[in-house]
Amino acid sequence: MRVVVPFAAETPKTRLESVFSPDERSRFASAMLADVLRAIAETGHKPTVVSTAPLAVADLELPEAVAAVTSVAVDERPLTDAVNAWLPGGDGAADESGATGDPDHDPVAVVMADLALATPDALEGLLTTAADVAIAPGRGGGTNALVVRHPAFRVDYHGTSYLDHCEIARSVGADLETVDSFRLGTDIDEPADLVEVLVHGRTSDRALARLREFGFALDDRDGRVGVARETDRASE
Ligand SMILES: Nc1nc2c(ncn2[C@@H]2O[C@H](COP(=O)(O)OP(=O)(O)OP(=O)(O)O)[C@@H](O)[C@H]2O)c(=O)[nH]1
Ligand SMILES: C[C@H](OP(=O)(O)O)C(=O)O
Repeated sequence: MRVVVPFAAETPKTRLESVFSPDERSRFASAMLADVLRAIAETGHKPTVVSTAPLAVADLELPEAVAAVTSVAVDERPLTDAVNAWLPGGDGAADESGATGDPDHDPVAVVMADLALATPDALEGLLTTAADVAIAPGRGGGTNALVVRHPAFRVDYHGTSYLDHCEIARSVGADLETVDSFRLGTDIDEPADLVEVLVHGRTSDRALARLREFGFALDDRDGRVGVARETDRASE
């Protein structure tokens, strides 16, 4: 099964701009991407990053075994169009190895690059489903990861895309399974989501290492848990 990882390389994670500089946002987004690619590779699958701009795999500093199975395809189209090209029955897209999206209607998984808590076990729970369409929803109604085995199913991201995808599956006669997973359901969009990385990140995770390097730590001084930077705490 091909595993596609969409990645907005140029202006990643704009909703985190209140807490990160542009350079930090880019480095944090790349760290989450690296963690997701490693988790996918550890399930035995080969990830294809579908990036809005050229991306050198070497720059991601992946473990050698992960880099060896990772490929990149550049597609400047909006997310929905870029992903649909790779789905079973899609119009195809080529990565740098010349592989295309799906001539044989093989199943395709789509895993977002901001699933900082994704682990091989959590991904296995999605990738081993048998339904025509299996979805791991994100909090807030999004679609964090999905597997498509049905040739007529197409994605339509943004807004409450989980509900939209349930309706699209119904309309094409595809049976659907919803995968209940805290780790796949946690996408890192807003500053408050950084709490999840600091609480549940594993010591080997790049995203956790980046946050710590940038000086972020949990902050529960007012009884609620948030994040704060060393510089903020020092100035108070
Ligand atoms: N290929 C591709 N990937 C995208 C695009 N927009 C978002 N992504 C990726 O899709 C996933 C979900 O993205 P979002 O959380 O909706 O948006 P984001 O760009 O990461 O963050 P914001 O700028 O804060 O909305 C992430 O892996 C993004 O890198 C796009 O236009 N093309
Ligand atoms: C791409 C979008 O992601 P969100 O903005 O909900 O994180 C979605 O899941 O439809």
